[in-house]
Amino acid sequence: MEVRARAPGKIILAGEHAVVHGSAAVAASIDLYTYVSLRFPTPADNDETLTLQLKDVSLEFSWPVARIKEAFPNSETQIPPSSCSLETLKLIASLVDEHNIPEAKIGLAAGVTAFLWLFTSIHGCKPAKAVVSSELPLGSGLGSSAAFCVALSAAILALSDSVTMEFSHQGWQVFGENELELVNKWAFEGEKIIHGKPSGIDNTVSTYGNMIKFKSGHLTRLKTNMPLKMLITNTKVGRNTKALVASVSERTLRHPTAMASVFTAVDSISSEVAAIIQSPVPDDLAITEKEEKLEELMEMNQGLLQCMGVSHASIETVLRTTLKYKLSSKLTGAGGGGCVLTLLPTLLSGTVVDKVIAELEACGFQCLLAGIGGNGVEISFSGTS
Ligand SMILES: Nc1ncnc2c1ncn2[C@@H]1O[C@H](COP(=O)(O)OP(=O)(O)OP(=O)(O)O)[C@@H](O)[C@H]1O
Ligand SMILES: C[C@@](O)(CCO)CC(=O)[O-]
Ligand SMILES: [Mg+2]
Repeated sequence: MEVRARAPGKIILAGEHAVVHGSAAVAASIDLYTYVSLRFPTPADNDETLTLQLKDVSLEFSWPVARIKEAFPNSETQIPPSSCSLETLKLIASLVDEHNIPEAKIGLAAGVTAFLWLFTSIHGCKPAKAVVSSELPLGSGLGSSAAFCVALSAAILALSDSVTMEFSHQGWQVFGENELELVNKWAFEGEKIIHGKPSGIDNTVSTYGNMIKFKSGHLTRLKTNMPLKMLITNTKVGRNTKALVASVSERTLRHPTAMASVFTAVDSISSEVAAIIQSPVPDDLAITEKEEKLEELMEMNQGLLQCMGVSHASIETVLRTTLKYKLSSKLTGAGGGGCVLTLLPTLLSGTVVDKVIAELEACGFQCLLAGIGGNGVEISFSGTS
């Protein structure tokens, strides 16, 4: 039997980085997904390897199960989800190192390590093949690492004894609440391996979908009927969330009082954004007023992200370009390059949108319009057991 899982990427409307330090943040899923298919070989396949194929980067990793057992003798299935110890991390890293990942793609090693930890923790040392592909740009602020961990956890759990719910064998299906909680916990453990110190917002919004407020590990699902259209501009400047999160923590150590004020300001901005998004929208005038407030809050949040040191020349170019059209923007995700959000007001003409996209693309950026607030992780079965 083969299971497929798909998990969405996300945008952060307010609160990135500050959320790692206890402030509130608001995030929404987007309709771009990471897909994982997982199958166990049949006896006829005579396959004794654990394989991970990463289609987006054209790489395949394969280990004989005996080699994993040898490198990692104390591996045991972990119930409930638990963190990967430093010692185990080193053992897994030695298995990943055997594959000599090209220097330019070395950021992938953490993702491969996360896969090995999630798979062996849930299934032990067993032959299987996982194939990953994504519609998300990797390492660009749209939560590719979280979607990777959520889709992997969902696929791995779906074929395990930890999930006992009955699934029909047709189309994409959602897990029950208990299963979602388990997927989210495991995905968070994977994110820890990739990010170092994640807040948990990215895996949580990828698991549950829709729009969420997140503070100190606590999730509030937001209900909204406000139409929200965002232009996403990928500056295509590569960066690494782990390093950016660490740089904000270092600045916080150097200037604890000033940074505490920055984080408090972000907390208020996120709470206001959540309140605006959730309040009823009786008419077009009310929508315009709300959009104007959101625009101002996005600009304030961007200013505070600059204070944290995570903006970038490419992000500033996007801000200046959109401002020419009186549009407000902020970086989304970890910053340092990556993606920028621009609010597109409901009454904005299509001609202006086309012009701003043309100008941004002329700078070498890539623009996309994604649907906001759809389903979280889903799974689908094919084949016979
Ligand atoms: N489809 C994929 N295939 C292989 N590895 C992936 C994939 N998606 C994510 N990864 C892993 O996640 C890493 C990128 O994660 P990172 O957190 O730096 O960026 P992001 O999640 O896209 O942005 P942000 O955390 O700001 O939302 C990659 O280097 C790789 O290890
Ligand atoms: C930068 C950050 O706040 C969001 C990355 O999408 C990190 C995190 O919350 O884990
Ligand atoms: Mg990430």
